[in-house]
Amino acid sequence: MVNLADLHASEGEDPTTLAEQATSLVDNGRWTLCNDGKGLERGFRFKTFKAAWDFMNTVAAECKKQKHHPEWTNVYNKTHIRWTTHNPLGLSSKDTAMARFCDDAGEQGGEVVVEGKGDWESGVETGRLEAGDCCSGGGNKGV
Ligand SMILES: C[C@H](O)[C@H](O)[C@H]1CNC2=NC(N)=NC(=O)C2=N1
Repeated sequence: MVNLADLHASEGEDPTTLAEQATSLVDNGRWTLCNDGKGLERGFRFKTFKAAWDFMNTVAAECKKQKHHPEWTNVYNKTHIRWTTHNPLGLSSKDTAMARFCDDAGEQGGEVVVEGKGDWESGVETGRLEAGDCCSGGGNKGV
């Protein structure tokens, strides 16, 4: 459950509603609340680079519609997405709506589900991998 106290809601949002939406994404899904409470993040894994890229294109088209944009990275067949609102700073209902959209797009785009949360480590953010590891070694652990 996402506690109100851990959530940094964007100004103008109803924190209670937002906490409910975030709780649903975290408890019934694969999202985690960022440590600063201002964002939701999760990784997506696909069979191929093309599938990952197609997924990103689908999300990008929705971003254009919603005028809301992700912080994301891609390494080979994986995409890591963080939804946070830059202005006003914090988590907003746009973020929770886009997170939901990504869940659906991932499912429809052939997402490869790996059990457990937080196992997506491309090395882009952790810096633990070396060049090439994304497709040969640790980056695909568990697939
Ligand atoms: C004018 C335009 O709607 C804003 O600049 C949008 C664009 N996309 C955005 N995306 C995100 N994630 N946060 C924002 O505050 C934001 N602002």
